[in-house]
Amino acid sequence: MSYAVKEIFLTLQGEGVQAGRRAVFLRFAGCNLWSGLERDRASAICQFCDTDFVGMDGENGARYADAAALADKVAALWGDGTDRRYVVMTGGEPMLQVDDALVAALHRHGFEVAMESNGTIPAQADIDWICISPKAGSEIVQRSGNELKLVWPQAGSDAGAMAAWQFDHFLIQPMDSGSDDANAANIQAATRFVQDNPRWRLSLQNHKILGLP
Ligand SMILES: C[S@@+](CC[C@H](N)C(=O)[O-])C[C@H]1O[C@@H](n2cnc3c(N)ncnc32)[C@H](O)[C@@H]1O
Ligand SMILES: Nc1nc2[nH]cc(C(=O)O)c2c(=O)[nH]1
Ligand code: SF4
Ligand SMILES: [Mg+2]
Repeated sequence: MSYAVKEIFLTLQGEGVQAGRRAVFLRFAGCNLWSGLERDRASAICQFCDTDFVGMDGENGARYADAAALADKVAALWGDGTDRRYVVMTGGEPMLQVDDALVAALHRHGFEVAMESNGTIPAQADIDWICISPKAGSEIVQRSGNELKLVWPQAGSDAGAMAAWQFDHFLIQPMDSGSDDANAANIQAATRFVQDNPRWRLSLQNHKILGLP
């Protein structure tokens, strides 16, 4: 199978329990909860997305012919070292494209394979770190994994029900709404939520503070 890839870059994981870890980010093109076009945002299921995942025009973006070609590119961006190789598959929605062949090819290069998914498509069992970020108004079928990362506040989200799902870590991440005032209110709401609900801990988008991609 071929893969439509928006961009691939080396950075630090900015979010969640693995924040601060050196990682190659593999961003797939396309999502099932938003077209990615601004004119469709208000009518999309997911309306707060902070990411451009349209097309294949980003850094190292392309249509990769097969799993080996894509894994070779990820490995080249990591560089020579073999210690603690880590790749984060994201998007867009990676589960529209991720398959066994790709995960196996990344494993052959020695990578621990992580994924950020909206949870509407069952995840590959052989992925090493599964982060699910539910979106209100979508049906979450992937209710197990390593971390559940809920963007907050999100009207229509039942965090109490989610806390019964099978995840090792439950995270609340303040919504980036673009303006300083809105973001301050979102941070306050998220902080308050975590103070009131000890099952959950706070996830900040460190890469935005650090000026990393
Ligand atoms: C761009 S999404 C791509 C992966 C997948 N489609 C998903 O939604 O999980 C990566 C992560 O960024 C989070 N995210 C997207 N927009 C955000 C925003 N405006 N503020 C905070 N987190 C956001 C998502 O919830 C998800 O955890
Ligand atoms: N540095 C960095 N960390 C991230 N963690 C999740 C991200 C994503 O867009 O999936 C992301 C991202 O875009 N950049
Ligand atoms: S599901 Fe993920 S990639 Fe799709 S629009 Fe929402 S945050 Fe963006
Ligand atoms: Mg991002």
